[in-house]
Amino acid sequence: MKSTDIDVKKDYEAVAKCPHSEFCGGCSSDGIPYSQQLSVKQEQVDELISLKRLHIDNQDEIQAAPEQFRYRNKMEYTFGDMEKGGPITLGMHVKGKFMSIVTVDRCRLVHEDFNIILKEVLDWTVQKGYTAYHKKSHKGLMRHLVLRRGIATGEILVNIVTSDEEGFDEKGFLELINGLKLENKIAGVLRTINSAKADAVKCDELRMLYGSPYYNEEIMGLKFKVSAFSFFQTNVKAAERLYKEALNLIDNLEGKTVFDLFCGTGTITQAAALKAKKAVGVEIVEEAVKAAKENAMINGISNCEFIAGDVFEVLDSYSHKPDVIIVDPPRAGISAKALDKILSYGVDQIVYISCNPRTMVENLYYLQYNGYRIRYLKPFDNFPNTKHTECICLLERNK
Ligand SMILES: C[S@@+](CC[C@H](N)C(=O)[O-])C[C@H]1O[C@@H](n2cnc3c(N)ncnc32)[C@H](O)[C@@H]1O
Repeated sequence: MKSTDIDVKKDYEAVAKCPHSEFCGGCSSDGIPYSQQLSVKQEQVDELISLKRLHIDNQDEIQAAPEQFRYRNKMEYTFGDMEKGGPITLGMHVKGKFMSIVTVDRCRLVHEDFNIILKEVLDWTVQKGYTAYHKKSHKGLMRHLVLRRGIATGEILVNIVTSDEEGFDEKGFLELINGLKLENKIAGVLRTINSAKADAVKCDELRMLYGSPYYNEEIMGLKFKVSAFSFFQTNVKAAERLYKEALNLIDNLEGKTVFDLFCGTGTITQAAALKAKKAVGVEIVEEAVKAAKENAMINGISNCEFIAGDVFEVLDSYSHKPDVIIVDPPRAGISAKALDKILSYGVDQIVYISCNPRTMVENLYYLQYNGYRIRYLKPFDNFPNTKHTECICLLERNK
């Protein structure tokens, strides 16, 4: 579907404001008709391209997301309060306020089951008289509620994160979750004990209260076991479409060695390995590499290799050469020394996947200056109602 295909119902829904929009900063385009959100994102990409004077042979219009709402498969809610000493809340940070948390039990980006679980867990917390962990005093029991959902399987993983203070009723929490009337099924209930001071979900001890430590997911025809802390695409349907289109940009993978740089849990690496002679994924987060290896085994894919480490350092010491390179860097883009390393291979085709058009145009400029032609570019709106835009791009070496 192209931006011009947006249906009227979607536009109408977008104009109705989210009940949390006054405080929650999650949806920066809340209330703006979807067709307009797409136009703005398209214009932003066009402007960045023109500022850098990039020459692009073919450009497609922005791809609308498969779903405008209810697409997020993961939420990390925080316990806190709106005002100092006020009633306990569970949800997201209030726009521009580091210490305040707004309860978001009617969020439209998540499945309704997430809203039900959030609300019930908060009510239960109040009944129990538990306190929220306080970022400054480092006192209090309840820290986060992390919910994850398999879109293909409808499995939910519930992870309650507490401090190491005593008194948490694990049995009561499990009874609460198992007693909920949900559309999806609970795959596992976990308790993470985190005594670290930083305001992030860290794990000192992981306690299995029920079921499995992971949920099952399917993407690109591949199976994935996603555990409590491993990275996974937050909008699976949109990511799947983007990855398929990105892989289709490559002429022919047969008999070729592909490098998938910044590979995360290796979705693209495995999909490429199905067609190529060999696929090599490089990723800095060791747990993601571990998950990628396990998932490749589950899928019976043996012609892929995953290497943990910084892209530049890994490539600098790795003797094999690629025929094709795929990059999907973080928002900061690719460093100059890693780009030089990529250029040194002189491959015919590079596919660039970006979650930040601003750094993408900088990297494309450098690649263009150093002998590559930008053959194709297409933006994707994988995160409707937010400010994020993704892009795919094909570069070919000048002959
Ligand atoms: C946009 S994500 C890519 C997701 C991936 N395509 C997938 O399917 O899971 C970017 C990834 O780059 C990794 N990363 C960031 N800096 C890196 C570096 N210097 N070297 C290697 N990987 C890095 C991040 O940990 C993250 O997993």
